[in-house]
Amino acid sequence: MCVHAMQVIWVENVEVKDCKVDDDDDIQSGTMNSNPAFTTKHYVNILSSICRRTCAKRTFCIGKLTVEISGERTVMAPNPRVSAAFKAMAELGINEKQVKPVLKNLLRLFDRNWELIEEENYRVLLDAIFDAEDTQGVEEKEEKKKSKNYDVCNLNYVGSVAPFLVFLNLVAIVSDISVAAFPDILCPVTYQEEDMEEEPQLRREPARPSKRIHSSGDEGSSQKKKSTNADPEDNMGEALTQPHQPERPLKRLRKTHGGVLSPSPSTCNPMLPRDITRSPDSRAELQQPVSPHLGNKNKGKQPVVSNPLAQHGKRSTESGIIFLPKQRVDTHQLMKPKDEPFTDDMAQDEVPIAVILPDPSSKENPPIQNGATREQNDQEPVAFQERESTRSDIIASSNERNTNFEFATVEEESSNLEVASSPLGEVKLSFSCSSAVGRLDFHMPKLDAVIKLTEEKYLHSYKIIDPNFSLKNLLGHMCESFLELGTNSNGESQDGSVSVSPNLDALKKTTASDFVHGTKESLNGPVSIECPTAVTASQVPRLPLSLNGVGECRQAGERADSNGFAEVDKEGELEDSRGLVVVQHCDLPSDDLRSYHDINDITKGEERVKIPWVNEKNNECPPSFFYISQSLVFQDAAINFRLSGIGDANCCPTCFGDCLLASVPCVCASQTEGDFAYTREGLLNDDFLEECISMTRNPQQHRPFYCKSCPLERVKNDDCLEPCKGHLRRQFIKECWSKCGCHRQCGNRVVQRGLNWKLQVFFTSEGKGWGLRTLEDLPKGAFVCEYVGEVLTSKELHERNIKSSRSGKRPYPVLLDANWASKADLRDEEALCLDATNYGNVARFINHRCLDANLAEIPVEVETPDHCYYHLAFFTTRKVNALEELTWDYGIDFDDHDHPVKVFQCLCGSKFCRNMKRSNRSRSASIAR
Ligand SMILES: C[S@@+](CC[C@H](N)C(=O)[O-])C[C@H]1O[C@@H](n2cnc3c(N)ncnc32)[C@H](O)[C@@H]1O
Repeated sequence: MCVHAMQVIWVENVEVKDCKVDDDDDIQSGTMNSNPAFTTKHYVNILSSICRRTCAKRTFCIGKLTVEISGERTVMAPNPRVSAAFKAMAELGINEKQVKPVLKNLLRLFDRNWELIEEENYRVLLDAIFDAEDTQGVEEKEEKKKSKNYDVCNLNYVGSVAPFLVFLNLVAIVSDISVAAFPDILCPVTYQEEDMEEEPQLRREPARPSKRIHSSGDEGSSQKKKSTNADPEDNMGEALTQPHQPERPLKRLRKTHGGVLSPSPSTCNPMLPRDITRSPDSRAELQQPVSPHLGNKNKGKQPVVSNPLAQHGKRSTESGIIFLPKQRVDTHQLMKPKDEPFTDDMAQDEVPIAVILPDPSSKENPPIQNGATREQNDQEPVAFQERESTRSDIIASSNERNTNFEFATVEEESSNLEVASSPLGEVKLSFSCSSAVGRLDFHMPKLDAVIKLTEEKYLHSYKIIDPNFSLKNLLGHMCESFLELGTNSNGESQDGSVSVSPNLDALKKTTASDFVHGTKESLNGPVSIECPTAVTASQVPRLPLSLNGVGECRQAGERADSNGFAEVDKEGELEDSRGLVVVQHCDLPSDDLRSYHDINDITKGEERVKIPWVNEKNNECPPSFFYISQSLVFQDAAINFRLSGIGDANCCPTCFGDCLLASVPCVCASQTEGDFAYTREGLLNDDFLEECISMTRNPQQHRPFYCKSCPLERVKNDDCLEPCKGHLRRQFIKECWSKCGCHRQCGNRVVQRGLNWKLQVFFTSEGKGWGLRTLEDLPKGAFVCEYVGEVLTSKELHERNIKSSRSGKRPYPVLLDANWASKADLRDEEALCLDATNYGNVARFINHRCLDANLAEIPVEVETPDHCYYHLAFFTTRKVNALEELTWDYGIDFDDHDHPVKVFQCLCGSKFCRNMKRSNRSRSASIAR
């Protein structure tokens, strides 16, 4: 056996005089071999620091390592016993100030019997200190609880620089930065999983340090040290041979510039205020899992400790790392000490770490930490990444260079940065970190402090040396860029670009009243975040156009929280929404919540696609109505959806798969003269379409049908029946259906499969109220939607009309009269219409356009062959560009004031506008008179 004499090192007053290492048991390849940074020197340092307590010469044998250490006190206090007590406590992180009164008390209590106090390494003294702190801590906490609102969330910092507003919504920001709270712990210390497993037990049974250093096992040749000697000094040697040492005192060692280990005076991180560098709860430190919250969470997960050295680019594998004996050390699993206590002070300073703006470099330079943390890092986009569909959660991934380890401390927590904007140029940044939830020790920091600390991080850690650097400006720039990108985009969400959430929780949480004056009083008072170049509302007209997006009104927002909007977001189902528009205030006509509209999806999930609504013009919300995707019978309509009514002539029972692929068209095509109305691309056959268009545009050419006794006139119950005003005979499409043999995806089933295009309800600028537009280019002959509403009889419609003329609410009826010509004696309950006033689908928003509308309505038979009831489906008459309003010709005779569709002043803008001509006519008539 070859024994090396170790270099003599000084640890404060302790001289390590001799240290012998068994060459055969090279530590690097022995039980501690997994950490290449571990050297004998470290080991000696550990032992030395422990030895200091006893001030005696010691020989330690651990495995085959033999270390001789002798400690001498060179500086003695006047009363060596007092000094020794202070020193012993200092080793445990307890300062003189804390010790003094307690020691005084004890001496008085024990009648100056020092032996009792010194016994078991000052166990009595420690206990007394802990008890004193406990009492004090409880009192303090009670005080703080009284004075603070521990309810997490919804602290909004809202800044305004009119007309450009920036909302910084700090939602329960906090991150688990036990490291930052203990910057004096320079050296990441690794624990085995078993150590973590111990935590619950340790929490339940707070062990005194003197107890915890008791051995529970044997270690190699140290058998002789396993004495039953009650002498604490002897036991110390025994204790040191055990794998589980009281970690805290060890961890408090830090490397000073001179390479000497010394008890940390908490000065290593200039960025952190001194008051957070040490937990006042020394007992907690000793017991490790002081924060049950964190302790539970971290159990077995090996969180990472932030190493301030690493912050400056140094890897923590240099000397200074302290490892506990018998632990496998993995540099890729640098860990923080077991859970550190949280204090209010810490929380205050923790906060900004969670709101650090993302650093794009963090992806390239992944933190060295355990897998769990890395996983989270992967899950969370680094910056401005688009979530699955449209909701963009811009995750503050933490600044990696600075917080390799800090990031790990927020494992399982999410820090989010969300961005929202309105057409008026408002941009809202919302930061959130769920770590705060449920934490009693969390309190909302001052925004100024958050900004200051974040700035410091930028200045120091990111080496931003511009003294004019301002976080507020940075945020302002972010908002500005957001708008710039948003307004310059053509509606396409670009890869890697900022995508916005159409439905931010943050916005929901900020009610309309918050926006009224552009500022919001937060708990910390209003904070103004300047935008370097203010963007005026007029500068952003294109923004909403590029958005699929959505508005927010107070009521809708309030409702949003309870109706699961957020959940929809989380699931990433907002396939279509690319934008967000905030309507600051909406005037809802009704207090019936059921008829309010989800800004992301006016269909409330009734359709295959979501249809958002947006109002870029004013504060109006869409009129209240109930969204239905299928027409419903109001009461008397005689509709027979009887399977028995469908014979073989009305279906294709022998077909299979896709009828459009069959060599011979199936029975269902017979109604369209043996040809299917649809192409294989799912569009309307051009010839068929043109004929339908022609029928609408040139009704006279298609010889309207005039009823002998028109149901519409009949129901008026007048003495004298007015003549029928005429009805168009329309060509029907017959779709395959349930009694057919084909597949649901058969090409002859288009309308019944429902909406498929990205549409948006919007407030028109021409004074037509709400309208419908497409957000994508539509080819000619594309099915857009059908007109859905309550199925009313002609009688019921008449009654409604009478009522509505009294109430002033105009019904939106569409006559289902395409087949009236074929029935000689149509009964009132067979003369049907659809009224979408109270129940309807998105078609109720389609405005009228004279003649050259881009939609044509076509009757479609699906469930019933008698054509009393049918689907009225809208197809594009031409290619329609994205963002074009969708219109159809109501077929109104603007001179017919008796018509069920109430005449309005047409603002369609078409050069063929019939209403305009009429106005001109009346004008010239009046001029002629
Ligand atoms: C079926 S709704 C269309 C949606 C309606 N704009 C809204 O705000 O709910 C029909 C009503 O819209 C208005 N409208 C539709 N087309 C119009 C046009 N070309 N000019 C003026 N108003 C129109 C009329 O008030 C009409 O009664």
